[in-house]
Amino acid sequence: MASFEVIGGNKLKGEIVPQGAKNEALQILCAVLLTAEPVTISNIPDIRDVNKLIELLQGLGVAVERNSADTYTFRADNVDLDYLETEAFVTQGRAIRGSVMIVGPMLARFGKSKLPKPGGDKIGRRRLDTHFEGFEKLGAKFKYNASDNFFSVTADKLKGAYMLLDEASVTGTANILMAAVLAEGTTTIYNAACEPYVQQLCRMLNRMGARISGIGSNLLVIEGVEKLGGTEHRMLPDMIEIGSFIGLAAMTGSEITIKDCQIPELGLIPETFKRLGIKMEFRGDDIYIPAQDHYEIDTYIDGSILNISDHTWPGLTPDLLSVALVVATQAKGTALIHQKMFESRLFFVDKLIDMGAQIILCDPHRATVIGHNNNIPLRGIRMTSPDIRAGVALLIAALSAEGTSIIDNVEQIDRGYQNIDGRLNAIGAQIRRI
Ligand SMILES: CC(=O)N[C@H]1[C@@H](OP(=O)(O)OP(=O)(O)OC[C@H]2O[C@@H](n3ccc(=O)[nH]c3=O)[C@H](O)[C@@H]2O)O[C@H](CO)[C@@H](O)[C@@H]1O
Ligand SMILES: C=C(OP(=O)(O)O)C(=O)O
Repeated sequence: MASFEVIGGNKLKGEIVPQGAKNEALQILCAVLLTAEPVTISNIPDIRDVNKLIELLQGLGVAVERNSADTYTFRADNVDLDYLETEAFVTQGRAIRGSVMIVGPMLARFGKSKLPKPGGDKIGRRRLDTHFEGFEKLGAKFKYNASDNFFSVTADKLKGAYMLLDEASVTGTANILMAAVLAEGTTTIYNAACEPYVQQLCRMLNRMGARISGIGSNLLVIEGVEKLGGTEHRMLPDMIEIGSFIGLAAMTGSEITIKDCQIPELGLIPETFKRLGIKMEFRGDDIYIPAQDHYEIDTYIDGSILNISDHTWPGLTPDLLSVALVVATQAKGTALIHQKMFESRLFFVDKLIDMGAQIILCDPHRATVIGHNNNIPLRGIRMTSPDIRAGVALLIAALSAEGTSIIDNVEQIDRGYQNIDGRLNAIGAQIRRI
């Protein structure tokens, strides 16, 4: 297990370019299974989860050609269904959450698929019912084997259907969509997730010949087609990384420009950090954050305490609440952070409390943060990164802290942040991988 040694207290200065989006990449890469023709994808982040998914695709027989550092061409013209029965597949499927999205395309194109319980963050219950109920609505037969945690689906021919999802699951919507594009007839998915990454997937599938309408809404209508062709696709910048950099700038009092953010796709993210008191300017498509010694949390019109909570898109993504929470620890004022979706994502506040932050964990979903107004710095400690976003939040805390911190288990951070130590060191951070 690798660790970061972080010497805190440095102000950073400069420009940083966000990587391609991890959670978009996981959807888009699975979609290459839908056609035998070449699909070229650019702005692919070089991160653990994405590289593991590419290895899994290679195992399935997809030809993968790396054209440049961030651009690959995939050709799924010789998919090996027997690979689903191998130990290597089990290991790869269990390693990442995104592996679940091979099921929809495989089912649609080859009439069968299976998957061990996928990996990803341990942040509470992460059920997959929505995915498999969707496939069943399309006519698939579903089996779950509790002894080895294997999900399997089979279908002679998928048939379009109406479905109202029991939750607007992001990976669930992507998975069902990728099955429905090759089903016979019309599929309607209501209560669909509609975040930018799902929209990107829809647009890519349409370029491949699919007929999806309602893109960007929670009502997707898909007219099935017989076959899809190749295309080219470019990934959006990673909005969670952009939010993390905004938080980093505030916590370290740094002047940072985040380049090429595709600001219209960021939804409530900039506004949320502004409400925490962070000043920023949109300069073209860049976000400029000036150095700020103090920032003050907004209150509501009636003076009551600000509540930052997650919601399905276009609400605030749950993946940025850990960063918002850290930012609040040095703000002037108080905020309630309410993580509605996942029940085990706030426990990392123990480490922040050890560093000197004033936080009351009210219950697994809610934490009240009373900011220090930058009068008392956090202090460096040794800690472990429990999940990807808590990991990055702890890294931000360590960079702002007085003294040295050690963060263990940084593989969690490497899952989703490309060369984060190198990129932050380039603008003045002191992070050493040990
Ligand atoms: C690989 C990937 O893309 N991962 C993202 C994806 O995970 P993932 O697609 O696994 O998450 P889901 O959208 O399925 O939702 C996760 C959990 O949130 C709860 N839930 C979900 C929808 C809802 O309307 N109400 C509700 O309570 C459910 O308990 C569900 O199990 O979306 C999550 C929610 O944005 C993000 O945190 C993950 O980073
Ligand atoms: C929870 C996350 O990832 P995963 O779904 O891959 O665990 C995340 O990206 O914040």
